[in-house]
Amino acid sequence: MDPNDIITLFEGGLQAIRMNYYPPCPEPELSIGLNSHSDAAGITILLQINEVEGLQIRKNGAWIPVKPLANAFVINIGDIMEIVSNGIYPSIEHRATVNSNKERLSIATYYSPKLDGDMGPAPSLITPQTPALFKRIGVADYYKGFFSRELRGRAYLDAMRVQNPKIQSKM
Ligand SMILES: O=C(O)CCC(=O)C(=O)O
Ligand SMILES: [Fe+2]
Repeated sequence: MDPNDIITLFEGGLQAIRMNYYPPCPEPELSIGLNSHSDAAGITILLQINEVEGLQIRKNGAWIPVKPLANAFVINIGDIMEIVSNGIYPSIEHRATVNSNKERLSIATYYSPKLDGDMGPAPSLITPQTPALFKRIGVADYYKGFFSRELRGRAYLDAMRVQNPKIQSKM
């Protein structure tokens, strides 16, 4: 990838922070802390603050716990990274469960392109053999769409896909 594609996109970009508080739940199997989703941003840096288990990633269809490590960050690849890398770096589906007797806290910071630009697969990655797999869209419109839907797996990323990418074979 031409590094300028990333610089152009993320220069002057946006950093958001979210703090999550999951109270204890007497019947954790009937409840979910945070529904399954992939993060909309480019990358996420996450801290599981009080080292209580709850974060899970989906791998080959199974939910795998991500055990909190003291003073360690979790890095998530988000949907924008999947789009910009034209599918080379897939975003990770994850969710957070709750515990019956322990509260849980996490803090996530998301790195995004600037809101007044647009984003799509990096032009330097698009060739006749590797056509764009995702649409180009204004970043503000992308987030408006994301926040107007419920969190549900990678459904929003799927909505960004080009329906029939045209692969041209080499002569
Ligand atoms: O609480 C967690 O460990 C996950 C939080 C999360 O996925 C998010 O805030 O996007
Ligand atoms: Fe997340």
